[in-house]
Amino acid sequence: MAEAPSQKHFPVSWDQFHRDARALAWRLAAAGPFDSVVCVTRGGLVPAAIVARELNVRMIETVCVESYTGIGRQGELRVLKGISEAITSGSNAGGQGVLIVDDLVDTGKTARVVRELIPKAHFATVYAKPMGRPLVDTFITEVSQDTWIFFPWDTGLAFVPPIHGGA
Ligand SMILES: O=P(O)(O)OC[C@H]1O[C@H](OP(=O)(O)OP(=O)(O)O)[C@H](O)[C@@H]1O
Ligand code: HPA
Ligand SMILES: [Mg+2]
Repeated sequence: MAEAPSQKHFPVSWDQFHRDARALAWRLAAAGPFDSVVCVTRGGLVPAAIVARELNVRMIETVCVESYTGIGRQGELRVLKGISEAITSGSNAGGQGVLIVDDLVDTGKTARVVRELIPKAHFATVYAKPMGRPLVDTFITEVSQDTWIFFPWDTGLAFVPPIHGGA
């Protein structure tokens, strides 16, 4: 995907994100139990911390993926670090009993690649867009495909011009 036509903005505050990640944990509590959490860096690190705390999961792994280079600009997807065999060995073979957490699914490209690494794992995101939704087992809020979600770690307080256009 070269340049995505993201016309709508969906800003999320820390407070809102915490509430939504906790709502995800409530939903996942019914889908578990999970032996470990694999977070998709970097965006998955924040919800993974919240979910792991709520579900009392202490075994945390990362899968490091690079994909987007700016708002709506998706480049070549690269897996910089895979998943340790310690997470998928024995009764967890194939990802059984493993929970993958990411902040959102958009086109589904990242989720597809991570799922291939551990196909039996449960994939959870806080937000989902229609194209990626079929790849996620559990999510909380769906936004339209032409919406760009602005996360609190990517934003700060700034002046907003009034609707009437003047100063
Ligand atoms: O469904 P997709 O179209 O693949 O997009 C979703 C992925 O894109 C974002 O990560 P990004 O590549 O921006 O890296 P980051 O998590 O380090 O910000 C987001 O955190 C998801 O991992
Ligand atoms: O809507 C989004 N917001 C932030 N990062 C993203 N990466 C893919 N889609 C998005
Ligand atoms: Mg990401």
